[in-house]
Amino acid sequence: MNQSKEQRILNFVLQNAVRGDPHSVLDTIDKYCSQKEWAMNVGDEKGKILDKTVQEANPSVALELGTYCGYSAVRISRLLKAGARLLTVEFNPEFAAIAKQMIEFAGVQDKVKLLEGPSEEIIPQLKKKYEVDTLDFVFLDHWKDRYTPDTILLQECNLLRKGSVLLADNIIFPGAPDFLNYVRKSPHFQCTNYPSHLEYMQVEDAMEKAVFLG
Ligand SMILES: O=C(NCCCCc1cc2ccncc2s1)c1cc(-c2ccc(F)cc2)cc(O)c1O
Ligand SMILES: [Mg+2]
Repeated sequence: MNQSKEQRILNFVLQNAVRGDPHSVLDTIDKYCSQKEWAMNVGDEKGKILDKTVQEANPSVALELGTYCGYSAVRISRLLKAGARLLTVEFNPEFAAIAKQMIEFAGVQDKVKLLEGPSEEIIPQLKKKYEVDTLDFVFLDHWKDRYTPDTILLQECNLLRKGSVLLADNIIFPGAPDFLNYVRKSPHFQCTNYPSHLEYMQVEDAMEKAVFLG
């Protein structure tokens, strides 16, 4: 049975990156996906926006929706302070298996908890099952038509507090128009747009930061 693209990305990292070095894992994934096979990692250009937003938020508890191969989980967790943790949610079991190995190879497994399943099932479990009080930072990078319902669900589950930072990928491409409408029209969010480009391409894209006002 021939390998998946995600398995080829992981193998390239295992053979070319430095075990325990998150930066080398990120660089190696970006090298493979820009030169050999495109893949939907957030990439280095939008990754730099993600870095700045995470550093500004300096979260104790962060949530990522859409793990894929683990690129942004490695990117986020490498910046977390001692004792801080990232919960990352992936729906696709093959992707989750790849991401688990990627996270372990990068050496960030102690900071990252990978949760397998649909976001709408996992979000309501975060308080009781995963001992979350409130989330300091949320990275939305899963199904684009889930950004809005899951943002509403996070509020309904009392998982956001005054100052919680949401950062959403792919605002332009593939696009999340209803999310953009929702957060920009809501009096409960203060929004900032960050123009960028689709990972590894010259196609326009953007990220949107939405800070919860309570
Ligand atoms: O779909 C994208 N990302 C979500 C994958 C869906 C994985 C899920 C995770 C999860 C967790 C919990 N519940 C439910 C779900 S569903 C995505 C797609 C493109 C793209 C860009 C140009 C193209 F030509 C083709 C694709 C670029 C990107 O940066 C993306 O993030
Ligand atoms: Mg994305």
